[in-house]
Parts: sequence; C-alpha cells; structure tokens
Amino acid sequence: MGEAPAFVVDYLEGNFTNGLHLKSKGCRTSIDIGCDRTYIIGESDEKSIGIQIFDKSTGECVDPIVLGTKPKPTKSHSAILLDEDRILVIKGNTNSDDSFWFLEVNTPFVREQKTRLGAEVVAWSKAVIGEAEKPLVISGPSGVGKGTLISKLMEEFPFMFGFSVSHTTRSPRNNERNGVHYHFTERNKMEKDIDNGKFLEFAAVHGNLYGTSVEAVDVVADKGKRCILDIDVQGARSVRATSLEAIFVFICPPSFEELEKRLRSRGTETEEQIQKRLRNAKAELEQGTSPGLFDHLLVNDDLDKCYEKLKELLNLGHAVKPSHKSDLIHVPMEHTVSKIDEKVLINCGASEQEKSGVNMYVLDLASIKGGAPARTRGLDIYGVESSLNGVIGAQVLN
Ligand SMILES: Nc1ncnc2c1ncn2[C@@H]1O[C@H](COP(=O)(O)OP(=O)(O)OP(=O)(O)O)[C@@H](O)[C@H]1O
Ligand SMILES: Nc1nc2c(ncn2[C@@H]2O[C@H](COP(=O)(O)O)[C@@H](O)[C@H]2O)c(=O)[nH]1
Repeated sequence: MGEAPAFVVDYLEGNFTNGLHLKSKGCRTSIDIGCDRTYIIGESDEKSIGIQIFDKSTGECVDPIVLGTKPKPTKSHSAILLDEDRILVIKGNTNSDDSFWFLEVNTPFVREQKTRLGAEVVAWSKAVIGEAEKPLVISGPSGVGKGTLISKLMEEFPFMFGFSVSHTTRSPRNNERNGVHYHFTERNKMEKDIDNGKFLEFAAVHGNLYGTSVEAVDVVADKGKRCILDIDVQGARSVRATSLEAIFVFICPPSFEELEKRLRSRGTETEEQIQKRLRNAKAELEQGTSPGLFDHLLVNDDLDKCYEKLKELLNLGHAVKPSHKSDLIHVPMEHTVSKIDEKVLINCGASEQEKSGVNMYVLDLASIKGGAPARTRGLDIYGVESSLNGVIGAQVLN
C-alpha cells in the first residue's frame, strides 16, 4: 500500500469529466456496454438491487437471470463500467464492507451460464477488501476423519474459520442439526436451486445429492472468516474450475482396513450404506491421490499428528485474525465516481471531510482476483484528504 499517487492531485485540479460513465437518476443508474446494450441498475424489488437490460436495437427490456448473492436494496448507489465484462456498483450511505459490488455481465462465468441456461444472465460478486485468506477444501473417503479434523480446527481457531454448511438430500443423523451440520433438503427443491445457479458445486455422493451453495460460502466470508468446505472429490474438481481460489487437501486413511473400522465404529450407517461408502472409497482414493487435483495429501493415522500437519500447511503458526478495517470506510449517500486506469475514485464531498477528514476514496483494482459466483478478493482502498490545491494526506485503510 503506497501513498496517494500524484495523479489524484492533477485529477482534482482539472479534468473532472474523464471516466464518468454514471448517469444517475434517483436510485437508478444506467451503463452502456457496446453500441446496443444498456444495463439499468435500480431498485426493482424489496430484496435486492434490480437489473434490467435494454436492447437498443430491438427497443426491448429484458429481465436477466441474476446469479450470486445479491446486494440488499439501497437508497443510493453509483455505478461505473470497469471493462466490457464488469460494472462496479457502490452503495451509498454504507460504512461497512457492504459498499462495493461487482456486477459481472460478460465474464467467462457469465458466458458459461448464458450458454447453460439459454438466457440473459448477470452475476453479482461482492468485493472483499484486502487479501482474504484462501478457503480450504477438505476431501477424502467417508470415515477417514475429515469432520474430526475440521472440528479440531474450528475449536482451536473459532474466530478464524467458518464452516460452509452444505445442502444434502440425505436424512439427518441423530446428532445432526439442520442449518448447522447440513441444510437438509428435498431433492426437487435442491435440483431447482441448482438449475437456478444457486450452487457453487454439487454432486451425487453415496446415492444422495450434496452441494455447496454460493450463499454458504458468502456467509462465512461476510464474517471475515476463512471458509472450510468438506466435500467429496467430484465437488473438489468442480470447485477447482470456479473462481474460488482455494487450498485443496486430500485426507487418506493409513489403510483400507482402518477406514472400514472407523466407518463401522462411528455407527451412523447401515451395513448396506457402509458397503456402498467403502466401494466408493476405492475410486475416491484413486482420484484423490492422482496428481493435479489436490495441493496436499495427508495421511490420518495418528489424529494429533495429522492435525499438526494440517496446521503446518495452513501456516497457522503465523496466522493473524483477519482485520475488519473496512469498517473505517464510509461512502456517503451523495458521491461521484470516476475511473483512471486501474483506479476508481469516489469523491465524497466536503461534508464528509468535516466528519471523517476523508473526502475521497481510491480503489485500486490492480490486484483483484476471483469473481462470481464467489467473492472478488484483493480490493485495495485508501482514503484521501484532499483540497483543491492538492492532496493533504492519505489514510491507509487496509
Ligand atoms: N486418526 C484417527 N484415528 C482413529 N479414529 C479416528 C481418527 N480420525 C477420526 N477417527 C474416527 O473415525 C470416525 C470417522 O470420522 P469422521 O466422521 O470425522 O469422518 P469423515 O471423513 O468426516 O466421514 P464422512 O465423510 O462420512 O462425513 C469417527 O468416529 C472418528 O472419531
Ligand atoms: N460434493 C459435495 N460433497 C459433499 C458436500 N457435503 C458433504 N459432502 C461429502 O459427502 C460425503 C458424505 O458425507 P456424509 O455427511 O453423508 O457422511 C463426504 O465425503 C463429504 O465430504 C457438498 O456440499 N458437496
């Protein structure tokens, strides 16, 4: 993070029309992309900011399928085109990390979904300020001890890790609670949600459907925590193909006999289910240990030793709790937005300066990563205290 660059001074002194793509009308903004499309961003329902696409060549307005966790409605927002693929939407009167959202209109993910669904698609991806720790994907055959290792991590580092609560069509075990261990759901409902793009990944495992919803991962990210996904090998492969850059760990048993012993001693499956899980374990072990998919393989022989190795590869000796410095950011109701190269300037006006000493935020997009259906990480932001004569100072905010 550096100081405010000199161009901010030049920019403030003159050239204030450069990069203004914003046509604000109340709480609606419109962004032209190419010659014939206008994306209208506004409040169309009570649940989220609505999106419509106006096709100038046909004169028709289309309601696209909107994927991703959507931003809650706001009384004011601004929007600016970043490139042909994405629009940055900034919510006004927010002082949390809820301010910055990317509306993807033509990223590879959106193009793929357009083909899959045969319809117009846009996707929201919320910005994460700073470099959040990568999510952790843990896979391995049933009974190997994934859940046991995850519980230990969550117990030792409750502020650092959050569990992605999957959906499943299997019945709950005696000790399992809906919404905590899984979201237990009907197959029809889950299939419909899958069709509607609500899942980051899903797979048929041991005769049931399991899946990670986009929301399950977002809920953890919103708490500023590092997300842990306990998913099977097919799911891990699907996640690899998404924008969620994760660390992939495969847990192996010391032997097949020991796996069987653990599965039986857990006492949660019928004999028939145990047989099915053991059959599937052979294929999973083959796929999980072949090169390319997983970053790390751990053998869970002695539980404590395996746990120590897991912590080691996660660098937990040096880990720090992610800070929520983005609380320092307050984008007021009235603000203007413009863009120069990779920097977006949010001018908050003089009244904001009186309150906080900062009247402009600079967003640096150079290091952003990821994107829909998951979060866009790595947004860099600093506040600038400026005058018409030049920059007085810069506040590092993350
Ligand atoms: N290193 C170990 N040594 C002996 N027993 C273990 C070890 N690790 C876990 N176990 C036991 O093995 C059983 C299965 O563990 P666990 O439920 O964590 O497996 P899992 O991989 O999460 O299974 P599933 O994929 O079916 O959810 C549990 O009874 C657990 O206490
Ligand atoms: N692809 C996915 N696999 C998942 C998910 N949640 C759990 N799982 C895997 O299913 C098996 C069986 O789990 P169990 O709780 O019935 O014993 C196990 O390998 C899990 O890792 C998911 O969301 N997606």
